[in-house]
Amino acid sequence: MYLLAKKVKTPKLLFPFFGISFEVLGNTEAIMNKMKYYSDFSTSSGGVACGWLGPLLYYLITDAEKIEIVLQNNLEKDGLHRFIRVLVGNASIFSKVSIWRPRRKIAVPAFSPKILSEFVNVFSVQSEKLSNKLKPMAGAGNFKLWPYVNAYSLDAIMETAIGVQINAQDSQGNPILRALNESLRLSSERIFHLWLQPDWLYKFFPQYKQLLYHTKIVHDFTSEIIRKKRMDINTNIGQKPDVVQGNSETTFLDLLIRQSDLQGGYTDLELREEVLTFIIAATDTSATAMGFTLKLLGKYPEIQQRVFKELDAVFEGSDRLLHKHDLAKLQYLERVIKETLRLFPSVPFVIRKAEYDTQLNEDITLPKGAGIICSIWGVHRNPTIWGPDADCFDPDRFLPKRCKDLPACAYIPFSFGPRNCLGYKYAMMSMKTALSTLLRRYRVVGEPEAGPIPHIRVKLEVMLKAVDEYEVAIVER
Ligand code: HEM
Repeated sequence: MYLLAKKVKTPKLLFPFFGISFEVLGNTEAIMNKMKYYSDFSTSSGGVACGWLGPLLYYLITDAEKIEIVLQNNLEKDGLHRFIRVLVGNASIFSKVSIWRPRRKIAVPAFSPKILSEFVNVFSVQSEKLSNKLKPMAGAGNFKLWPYVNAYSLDAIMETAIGVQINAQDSQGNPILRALNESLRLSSERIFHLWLQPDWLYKFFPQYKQLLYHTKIVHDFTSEIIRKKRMDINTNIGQKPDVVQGNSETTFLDLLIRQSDLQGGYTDLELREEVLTFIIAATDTSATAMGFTLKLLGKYPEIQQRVFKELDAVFEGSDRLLHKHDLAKLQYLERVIKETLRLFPSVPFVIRKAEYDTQLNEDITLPKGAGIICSIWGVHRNPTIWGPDADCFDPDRFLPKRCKDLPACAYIPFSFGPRNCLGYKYAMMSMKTALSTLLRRYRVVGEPEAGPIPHIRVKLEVMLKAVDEYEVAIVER
């Protein structure tokens, strides 16, 4: 392993004996800055770099072809994901391939275009609520968007995944939202802080009790919903599912129960793990992408103006709710979201494990046991792929004629290969609905950028987030 690692460039280290362990300390902004530095280093070294995190060897890749090899062949998630298992157990998103594979098969039909299109009504109603919640902020100066978009995303996924309206948008500090956010924050804290990693040692830190406390709230809540749903289905056998307290006819939970029955049926614990997968995979990812999109539009008024022009053409000034057939017409908005996800991907790094020696090219073989960090951040800003203006915000990059020759893994905000994101279409529908609803009513005002390269301070909390929690101002249009 040591000999193979020597063939790949290593960043210059402050503490060579410990590898990069002491380099990735500090707050979540400092950690992201280090990861950006490693990504740039990898790009300037031909797309691969490596370093030791204590006794573990990690490769970091920013080259599209090499990422494609990894994401197609190395399906096992890296050991660092174990910290999140306190919350999600064996949820397929972070589980071993042997558990993930059959669960993925069960989940895929739940994301069919027909089912997703039924969810648009939920997105529309929740987006309208978001727009109303923001009314007091219009003309009132700068404020943080994060709690609003975060609560919208949770309301939308709760209603579509389990059929329950938790109304996170109605109460600041909703207990479920808080418990979810805290469990995720505490789990991700362990990834970069070596002394929090051994289970036996973690128990001596106050974070351990906090994690158990918040996790229990999330578990109790989801278990109760599942219990009620099972009862509901049992009393309505043969009838159309009905736990529908929300605006969606069918939920992911209904579909999982019915789909898994064909294969022996999920236990309640397995159902809870899978439902939590959807909730965790959907909430912060979409919220952070919406926050960055609005922040960028505040910085680039001329691009925001083009979004308004498209919205005015589609909705002709009416304040009706968005219908599913409107979504396909919002092409420019879609390009804006795509370009936002290129520069600020919600999941900036996907980490896999080499289960066997993996050859990337004639010179480089990733040794069995190594961790492989596919830097989505790095490949999205790699100038050998995107050109010298790779760091510039230019939504028209995604015009079909301009992006048709890109390599398969040049643009992978939703990852790639057999283990890619299942919720890609769901996310785009939900984000387009919410953003269009807001932008029909409000103009975002931010600090204009001096040039085409946006400068937003970012931090790494498993997901990429803005340090200022997406501070902007809005005014009524
Ligand atoms: C902007 C929004 C989103 C982004 C950027 C995003 C991105 C990702 C990424 C990078 C992965 C990891 C794939 C890997 O390990 O290679 C993933 C997995 C996953 N995502 Fe998303 N996601 C988003 C929204 C959603 C939504 C809304 C849902 C569900 C409604 C969802 C469901 C999933 C699931 C189920 C997985 C696990 C797939 C598997 O392991 O088989 N995602 N997502």
